[in-house]
Amino acid sequence: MTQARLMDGTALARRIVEETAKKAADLTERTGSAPCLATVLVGEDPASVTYVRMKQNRCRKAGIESRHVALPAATTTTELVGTLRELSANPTVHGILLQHPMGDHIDERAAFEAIAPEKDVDGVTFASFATMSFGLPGFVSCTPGGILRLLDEYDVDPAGKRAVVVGRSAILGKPVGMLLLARDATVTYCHSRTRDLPAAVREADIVVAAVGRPRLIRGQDIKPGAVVIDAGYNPGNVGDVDFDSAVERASLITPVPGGVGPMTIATLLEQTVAAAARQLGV
Ligand SMILES: Nc1nc2c(c(=O)[nH]1)N[C@@H](CN(C=O)c1ccc(C(=O)N[C@@H](CCC(=O)O)C(=O)O)cc1)CN2
Repeated sequence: MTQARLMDGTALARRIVEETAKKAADLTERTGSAPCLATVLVGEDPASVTYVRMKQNRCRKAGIESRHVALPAATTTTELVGTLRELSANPTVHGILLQHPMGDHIDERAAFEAIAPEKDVDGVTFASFATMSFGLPGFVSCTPGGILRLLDEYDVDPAGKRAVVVGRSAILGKPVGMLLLARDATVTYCHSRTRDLPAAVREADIVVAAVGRPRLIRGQDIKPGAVVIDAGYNPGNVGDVDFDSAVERASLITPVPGGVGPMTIATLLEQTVAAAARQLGV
């Protein structure tokens, strides 16, 4: 049995960021304003601090200004909503990123909905979910959008394929399933109440693992020749797929690190520049 080909998210993300940097420079020259992303972080969860820092660094390299708002862990929903509304009303901010998770005491939906749809470059509002679900132009959730770009890059057409999405989170599982459905895949969502997960996975031509459980999906349950997308972020850079066994069965597989992760940030930057261009009238 031959081993799966790796889907190189690092290389594709680098190309997207290079293109985005050119667009950002052009926009800055034409308008005198650089695209600006506001990042908002509630609390100091170490992983979230790292991800936000990665986003800021990549923004800087791409010529995108980033403005950071660090809020204490005890911030209330009302306070957070107030901050997001202020950023939404600020004409010098073109995109808003509210880092997830933000603490159990926060009404996450209320917070996401406080982001103006035209600044929702992370694709987390109901408005973005609706356009995404109908396959219409608009902002996509960054990881799901990045996954679809990877599939396109490797000539995987979801149409007619059986796609199994493991996980149903608002920023990952649900939207990636809707994007695949909009591209004519037959989509099954699996989650904590799914009775026989291995049986569902065995049916899949495309598996998207997005549940946050280290090595949950095992090679023995992968249909030979399937495309395996590992969107799991677990401590120690471990994915949701048992890579060593899955690589023996799949035709294409994303590594962790170097697969879906870099695509998340590339999509965020690309959408920030697109949002700025629209707001600056270019
Ligand atoms: N508001 C959001 N919150 C979260 C999102 C999101 O898209 N929007 N996604 C995840 C985490 N995340 C970004 O926030 C993220 C995770 C991992 C990576 C990444 O590039 N990982 C690298 C490895 C990094 C390392 O070496 O430490 C990789 O996979 O190659 C980017 C973004 C949760 N929250």
